[in-house]
Amino acid sequence: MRLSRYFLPILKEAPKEAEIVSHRLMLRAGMMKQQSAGIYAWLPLGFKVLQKVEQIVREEQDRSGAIELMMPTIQSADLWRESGRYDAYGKEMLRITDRHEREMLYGPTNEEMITDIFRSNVRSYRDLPLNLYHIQWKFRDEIRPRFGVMRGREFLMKDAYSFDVDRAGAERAYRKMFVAYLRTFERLGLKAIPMRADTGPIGGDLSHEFIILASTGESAVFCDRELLETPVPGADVDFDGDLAPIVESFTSRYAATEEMHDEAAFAALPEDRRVSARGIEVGHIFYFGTKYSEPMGAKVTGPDGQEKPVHMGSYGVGVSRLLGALIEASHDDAGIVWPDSVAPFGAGIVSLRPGDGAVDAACQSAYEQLAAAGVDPLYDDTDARPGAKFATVDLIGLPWQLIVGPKGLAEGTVELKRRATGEKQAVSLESAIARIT
Ligand SMILES: Nc1ncnc2c1ncn2[C@@H]1O[C@H](COS(=O)(=O)NC(=O)[C@@H](N)CS)[C@@H](O)[C@H]1O
Repeated sequence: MRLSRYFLPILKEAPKEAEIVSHRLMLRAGMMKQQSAGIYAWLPLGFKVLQKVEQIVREEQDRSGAIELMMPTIQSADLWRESGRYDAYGKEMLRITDRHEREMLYGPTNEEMITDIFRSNVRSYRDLPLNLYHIQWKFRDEIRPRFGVMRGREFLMKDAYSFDVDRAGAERAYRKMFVAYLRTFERLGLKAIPMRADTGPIGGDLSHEFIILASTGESAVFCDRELLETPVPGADVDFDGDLAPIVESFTSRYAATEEMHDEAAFAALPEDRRVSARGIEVGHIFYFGTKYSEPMGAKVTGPDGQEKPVHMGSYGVGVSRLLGALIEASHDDAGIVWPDSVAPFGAGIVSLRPGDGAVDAACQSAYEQLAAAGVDPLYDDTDARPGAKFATVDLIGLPWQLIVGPKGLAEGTVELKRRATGEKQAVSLESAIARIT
């Protein structure tokens, strides 16, 4: 993409209401624009990253055997009356009446709706196990939306729902999601720690939050440092095998959110293994048995011919929150430092003198070669001053910068900079291309 033809409304200063670095940088980097409290327009650069994060989440859900669908954002209140959550959910629920005075709502989550889809189509245990998921916008009328996408009112969530004939089956589904989450966050370049968690309005008696450590995190968390070094399963992990040992390797060590913290157990750890920090919850998984299937009549005929309500779990990832979490975990004074896996463009080509024949030719050649190699470069062909160009490409956090100027070219070199380390090298254009691709 040529910057002269893109839409990248960089801000010199972050609006004063942005209190944490990720909120400031997402606004300054022209990634999003607030339209009302907790509700954002995703501008081109932010939307590109959102789609890349979403795609990694999708790939790891699919690898685990979950099946993607798409449920609507607007739901009927009747469904929520069946589960008893319509009144219990409280003011966070955005309630709407349509032109026929029907009571509707903007879905904060989809347990009732997925249970309705299941009960309308599945009757036999032979159709189980089943895990259905979607990646869909949610609305929660948070009393105090803050920190940008970290606590929005309209936000993107991946929510998966599992159906099994009994608790043992549901626990297998839970372990599959547990492993899928470990892989997802690792691919995003994040160290997410699974912590026993409270179940809250979703319900059930088994739940883990996946927390990444960040000084601006909203939750206080405590864990055994060894968890930070526990290996995450590779892409060849057998989701049909026994995942209990993998889950055990994470759950056998101490890790708890503030609500579940056991000071004595924590103190029993050797001093150098005690980590207490702030954390950002990027995912949350729940087993809640027949909480929804019982009242809503979602049941299957078992091998013994008896009809029984299915055992369910739900598994959420905060897809839009992850952009904030990624920036909190990976930034410096100059701006964002995207992991290669989600960077909006693979490289920035910076022309120090547009209009100079040699510089234009070298930039065009680099642009074509990188594009052909699938790097998806952003070429700053504008007539902004070099200093402003360096500031912009640092701010938006592209992993590689290829800087082309007349002096370097006269010596047969361009400057290649690795954003994460700041490392710079004067190399030939060809070797710069080879290094990036
Ligand atoms: N207000 C919000 N803004 C941004 N992300 C949010 C918000 N509320 C929750 N999330 C993200 O969504 C994830 C799942 O939300 S949840 O309430 O924990 N779980 C559920 O809704 C279950 N139905 C999982 S399918 C959270 O871990 C968090 O990362």
